[in-house]
Amino acid sequence: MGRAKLTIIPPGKPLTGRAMPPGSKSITNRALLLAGLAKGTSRLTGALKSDDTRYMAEALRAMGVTIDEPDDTTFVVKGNGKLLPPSEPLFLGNAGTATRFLTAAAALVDGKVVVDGDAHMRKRPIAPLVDALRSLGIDAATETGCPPVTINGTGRFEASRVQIDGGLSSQYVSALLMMAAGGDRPIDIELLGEDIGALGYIDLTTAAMRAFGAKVERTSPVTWRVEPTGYSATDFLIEPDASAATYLWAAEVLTGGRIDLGTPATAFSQPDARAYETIAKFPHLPAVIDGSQMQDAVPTLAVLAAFNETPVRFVGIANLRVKECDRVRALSLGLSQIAPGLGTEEGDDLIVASDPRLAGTKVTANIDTFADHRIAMSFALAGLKIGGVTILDPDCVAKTFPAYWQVLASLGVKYQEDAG
Ligand SMILES: O=C(O)C1=C[C@@H](OP(=O)(O)O)[C@@H](O)[C@H](O)C1
Ligand SMILES: C=C(OP(=O)(O)O)C(=O)O
Repeated sequence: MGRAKLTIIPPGKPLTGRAMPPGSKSITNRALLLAGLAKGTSRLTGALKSDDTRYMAEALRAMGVTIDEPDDTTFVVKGNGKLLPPSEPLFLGNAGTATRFLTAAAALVDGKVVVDGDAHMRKRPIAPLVDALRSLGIDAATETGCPPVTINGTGRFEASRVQIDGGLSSQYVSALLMMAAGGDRPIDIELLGEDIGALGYIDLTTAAMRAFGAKVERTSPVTWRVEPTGYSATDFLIEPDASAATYLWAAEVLTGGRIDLGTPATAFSQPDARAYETIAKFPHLPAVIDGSQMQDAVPTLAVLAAFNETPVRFVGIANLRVKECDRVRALSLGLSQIAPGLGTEEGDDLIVASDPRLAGTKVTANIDTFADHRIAMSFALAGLKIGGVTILDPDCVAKTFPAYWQVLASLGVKYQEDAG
């Protein structure tokens, strides 16, 4: 059981020091899967160890992959070149990457796989991915359009082209891409619809696939061809998590401090790294911020925007409503706890009223995190400037950044803990 709440005591001074974000969740879960599909031993270093990556590793172990963990940031993965049917449903908590990636990878298993998650995951849509698998002739079914999903795979496909709408989640596209290299023929994967959340995540996927020996080519702006090469075991270095970095970048500008992350913003290949440029403009953030290509950074930017000189409207964030929680709602509710009207919704846009005079005040704000790590981590930033910001269920940060509270503490942040 985690703690009930944590109140942040504003440090009243610039945050200065060295603080490294953990390994990238997105890259760790891609690498774990690809190493698990390969034959041979892969050493993944710089990896994230958190709820999301533990769920992925446990699921792979349940499918016959041997995974050793010699230290806090390394996985040594021994794959057989084939995943075996697990004896029980795969329980993946609220890990979107693990759930989506394994739903598609299950098509490569000879036998039945049930992919399931917690109550939150059971509300996150997966029907577009299940429909795409069915169009390849794979026996896959969901009763609710969300997990659980039952897949009876054979490793063989009946078509060589699949269409997928990535509007709700780019993870569907990544899932199909990674699965396709393990199939029995070249597959063309075509995007349907206009929007895709963060195309950068697709680039992350194809880069990881190539590192594990796959042949994947972008044949048009909306089509990828994947050859049936399978994967080769390899040693793979995982970069730090760019979404986790956004909290440290924001803490730096909010407090006027200097935090050395050990990695320059330009060195990240993940989409959220582009948030750095925006954060660096604080307290003169743009009037409109398009969050579509840096979605997981939006909670960070929205809380930062509360202290901006002028109001900020966030657009392109409709699919934040189907993340760990409805993040547009959670942000407007949390901001309004700090000051009535500070955050409002207009359709799927979030408008942050902004008031630099909030800094130095004291409020009574109990922030409902809805068990969402990013809501907890972003509202902690408000607590650096305002007294009385209390984060409910603070240990939900374990999803992607288990050491978050200790990392802030190492920079001089203090808390008032209360189990009640
Ligand atoms: O592919 C990935 O690693 C991710 C893609 C994004 O999700 P969607 O594609 O569901 O928008 C992002 O929000 C998530 O944290 C990680
Ligand atoms: C949306 C997120 O996670 P996922 O979809 O991987 O559960 C996130 O980490 O912000």
